[in-house]
Amino acid sequence: MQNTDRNQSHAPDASPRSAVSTDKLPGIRHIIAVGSGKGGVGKSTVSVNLALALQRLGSRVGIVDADILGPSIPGMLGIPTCERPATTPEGKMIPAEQHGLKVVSMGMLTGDDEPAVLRGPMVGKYLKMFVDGVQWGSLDYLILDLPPGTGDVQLTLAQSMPLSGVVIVTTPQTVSLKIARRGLRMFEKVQVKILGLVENMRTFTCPHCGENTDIFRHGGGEQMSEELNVPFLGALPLDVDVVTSGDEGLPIVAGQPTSVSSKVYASIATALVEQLHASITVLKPFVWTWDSNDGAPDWAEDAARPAGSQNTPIGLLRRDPRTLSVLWEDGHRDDFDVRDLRLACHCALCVEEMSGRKLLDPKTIRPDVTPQQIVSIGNYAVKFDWNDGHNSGIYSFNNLRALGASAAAGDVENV
Ligand SMILES: Nc1ncnc2c1ncn2[C@@H]1O[C@H](COP(=O)(O)OP(=O)(O)OP(=O)(O)O)[C@@H](O)[C@H]1O
Repeated sequence: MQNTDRNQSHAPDASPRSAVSTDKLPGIRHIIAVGSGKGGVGKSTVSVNLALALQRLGSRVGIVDADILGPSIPGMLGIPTCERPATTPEGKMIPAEQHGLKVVSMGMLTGDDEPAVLRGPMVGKYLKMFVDGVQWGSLDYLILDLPPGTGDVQLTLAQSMPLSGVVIVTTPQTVSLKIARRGLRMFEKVQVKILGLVENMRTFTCPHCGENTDIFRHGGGEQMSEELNVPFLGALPLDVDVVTSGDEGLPIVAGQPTSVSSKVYASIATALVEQLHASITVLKPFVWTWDSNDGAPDWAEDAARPAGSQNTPIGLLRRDPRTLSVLWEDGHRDDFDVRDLRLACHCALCVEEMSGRKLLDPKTIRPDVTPQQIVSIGNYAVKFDWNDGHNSGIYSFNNLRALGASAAAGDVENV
């Protein structure tokens, strides 16, 4: 395994790359999840009004009510839930359109009062269908309103969708902030970028005397952003009109665009767009056949910057039949011998889960082992399908970067 410095040119057998597209899925530029640790903090309200505020900046926006077990978006937007969505001849669902937003929700499939009884893996399947199986057309932003919590559904989504990042909604109470912090860490673990934190229901303005009162506590959101080094996108007031407009199916940004809340939403949308521009979004999902180099991912040298992330790849390349190069956002490049990668497999067949003891005997791995296919997993890992029949190993980008570093330090055995 070699480990080399930045900005070296790539090998002649690299296929020429076209200009890098930033689309996360064909036609969809950014997929943004909106999550919260705790329920009832206003996540769906923020998703809907943020979507409308982005649209008012001139963008095409879609929204998926990924809160599959308790969909509330149709009600907030005034979309009838009794009619099943139409489908295209190819079987793709046609989203509802309301207030200029394209919308898909489980509520449109089950109706308002019928809860969807789904097991964890089914939830993941529906979520994928709501993104891949819908005729979205071309969108600048697809907003996913996640269910509350930091469990299975959120992990499935983070791991299976090429998210541009996540916005976390919290309220100022200590308990809500604590839970939001946990949610935030979960997303960080699976390499989902935290685009920022929104604090909801911070200040109550008395409609009679105009005095502002912080009902809970002041500055918790900013403090948490600073502590965790994530952007603070803004603080929304506790606003009675938000409740009535949500209940009436006309969200405040659509119904009262000059209200204080709508102005805060506009500034949150602007801050979010800035964060998206600043973040690296180059690697699109890929299924890469090693021998033919078909489906090879991007190699975006231009996106490298010294302050960039150490574990965000901006390029993967078949340097030669036995060498996989990975270019990281901080400009560093690792060249991996493919057999070394096979030997470093961490799956349960190769490493004993409890003890960490290696089960794989290097002598059993043939010298000419190569990948047949390399497939991206969400934003955080790649999976290899090897020509010795092994295909259960997932290599997270964190692990790959660490593997490159230990190879450079000479810690990798020569076997
Ligand atoms: N800034 C606000 N001021 C006043 N009420 C608000 C505000 N934001 C949200 N609400 C109200 O709080 C309630 C819960 O909001 P919402 O359904 O958006 O929360 P949620 O976090 O998505 O909930 P769940 O966890 O059930 O999915 C709603 O009645 C909504 O109108």
